[in-house]
Amino acid sequence: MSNEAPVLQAVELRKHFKLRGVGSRDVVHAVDDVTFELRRGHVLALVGESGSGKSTIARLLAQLMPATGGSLLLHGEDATARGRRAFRRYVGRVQMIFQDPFGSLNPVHTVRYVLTRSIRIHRGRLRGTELDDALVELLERVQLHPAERYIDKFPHELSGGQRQRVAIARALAADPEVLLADEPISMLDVSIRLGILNLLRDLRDRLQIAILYITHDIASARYFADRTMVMYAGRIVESGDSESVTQDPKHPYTQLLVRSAPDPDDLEARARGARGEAPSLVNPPSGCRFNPRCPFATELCRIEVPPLLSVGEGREAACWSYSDRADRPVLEVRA
Ligand SMILES: Nc1ncnc2c1ncn2[C@@H]1O[C@H](COP(=O)(O)OP(=O)(O)OP(=O)(O)O)[C@@H](O)[C@H]1O
Repeated sequence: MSNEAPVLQAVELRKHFKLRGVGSRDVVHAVDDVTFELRRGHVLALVGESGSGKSTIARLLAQLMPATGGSLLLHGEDATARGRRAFRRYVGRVQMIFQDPFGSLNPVHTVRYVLTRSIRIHRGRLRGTELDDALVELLERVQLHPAERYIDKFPHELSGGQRQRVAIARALAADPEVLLADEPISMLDVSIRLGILNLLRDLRDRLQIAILYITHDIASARYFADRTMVMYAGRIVESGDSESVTQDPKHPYTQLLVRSAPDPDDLEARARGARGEAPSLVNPPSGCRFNPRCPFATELCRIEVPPLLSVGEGREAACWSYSDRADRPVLEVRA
């Protein structure tokens, strides 16, 4: 792992949504006590099934909504933006890429308009050749060249992959230190997904951007991310270097995720997964939230929340089996 200081840190982040309705006191525990850090030139994958809280984490990190608890640190300092100017400064450093390149680009604006607007917001009023050079540079950086072929196109004249590249270029116009990529390839054709991941990897290497890569697909995390963090029902259950987490998973939930990735080419089947029901986050199970689905769960797992325990160098898993408690569960080794 790199010794570089973290760029962005989430510390005990929490988000509870109050459910509306007359007299409703129900609260969705979408994110609970989530701590991690993003480093320069590194990709961190956040993996979990639908509804586990991944997008909520991205939106909290982008400060698109306030957290219920915990803090965000940018270069070690509290980053909570109070007021519009502070938010704009923050957005200049932490940019987000969304899942849907169709929805995230306004259909009435050309590529030139979209990128010029972002350049002007984040870099000031460039004009003439200076602006033209910046536009060409951005398009080339996302491998849309020659730039003239794309610059005056509308979104509907571009393919999904090209649109996602424009969305990435728009984010790069801010010269960000952090990219939050929320399922950036899941709506794209399987044949072009790798191209987008390779582009993001190139940005990591050449621009040293810190990337949070959110995905339900643990195999793509292995391919693309330096470190992988697995989320279940609003909590982090395992983290470590991607190779170890995917090849030698320690938490029973990660083991299930890895096992239920049958065909490496069939991303859709994996997205659907045959993994049983995720629990309600309105009344999450007590103790370990995975206990109702865990074949090894004991009384301890049903009562007490397991902390993240060390399970090897730079690795952690939130499973009582790795504790020294006498009443801990024992994980069977499967062939
Ligand atoms: N604005 C909201 N109000 C109430 N509940 C919400 C809101 N946003 C998200 N949730 C709930 O929080 C939980 C986590 O949702 P989130 O979208 O973060 O999960 P996810 O892992 O990103 O799933 P997906 O991959 O389907 O987007 C879900 O139970 C969801 O229904």
